[in-house]
Amino acid sequence: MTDILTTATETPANAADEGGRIVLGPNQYGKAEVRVVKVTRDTDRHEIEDLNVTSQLRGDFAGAHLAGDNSHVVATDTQKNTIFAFARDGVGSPEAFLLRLAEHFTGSFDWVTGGRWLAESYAWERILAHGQEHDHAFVRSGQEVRTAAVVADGDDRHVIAGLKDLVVLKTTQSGFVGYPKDRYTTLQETTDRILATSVATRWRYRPGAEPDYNATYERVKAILLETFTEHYSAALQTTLFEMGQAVLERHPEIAEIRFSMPNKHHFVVDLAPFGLDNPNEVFYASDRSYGLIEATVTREGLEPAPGAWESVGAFC
Ligand SMILES: O=c1[nH]c(=O)c2[nH]c(=O)[nH]c2[nH]1
Repeated sequence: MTDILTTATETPANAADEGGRIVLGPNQYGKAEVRVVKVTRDTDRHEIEDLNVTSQLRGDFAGAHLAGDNSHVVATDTQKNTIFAFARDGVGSPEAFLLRLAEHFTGSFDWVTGGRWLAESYAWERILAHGQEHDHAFVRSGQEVRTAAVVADGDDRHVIAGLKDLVVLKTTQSGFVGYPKDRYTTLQETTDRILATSVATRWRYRPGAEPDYNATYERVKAILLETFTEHYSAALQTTLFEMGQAVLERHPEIAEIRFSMPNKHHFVVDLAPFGLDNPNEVFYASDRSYGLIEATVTREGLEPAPGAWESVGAFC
């Protein structure tokens, strides 16, 4: 297996310097955030796919960094154009679209040994006009932003799907007790609080898995939401693990799943100064500071894939 990023390359000019030689380290480059909207209009009932795509190539780009030689540099402008050209054939799923881009760039240029392709996708739903779903007018929907990442490294392909900004809240069936108390602890124990978070998650498909990416996405999202509603939550940590466990139990094609979940605190407001009680009915929704709970839910003995995760950050 090759390194995920291009390995260090010496600059001949610096090779004889005393002390540590200055060399080119890992690198990648490409076009970020290409906003591409594809409308399928074979019939009067149009379909829309709305993506934000990033393409970055890895391979032998030492010439450009060290000698001003651009002969290996597939222009970022060309990468952007390729994204639009490929969209002409439809997107299908963000994961499949990114895999097509990965095959194209690694297959077309000998020195491109891999890369990283990312997508966010934004959902639209038909406007309900006069009780009918409109054929070509849409309203932005989606409680969340769908994410996808493909990493190519030689012949290896890593596919990571995910979502972010999925804000959920339950008004009871959550508490937090039993934590250590020291001289700085002021938090009161509670067995009845609001639990709210904004779920960011990414799940990695097993190498070689060829799932229906769109259908699996919808199922995973449904499992995450359902599991959030179930059980008394002893901590956001517990709920996070249960959500991941439920996904892995029902989806063998998913190797592991990671989460980043802020604890969106809701504090009970003291209404006593106004002569009022407050039996968990009026809250102050604090936007910061917030607890930040992050974890991987994985399978015992699973072969780790650090190169896949490095490309999307430690958690989400
Ligand atoms: O679910 C929680 N987990 C914590 O780690 C924590 N810490 C805290 O102050 N409140 C909470 N709630």
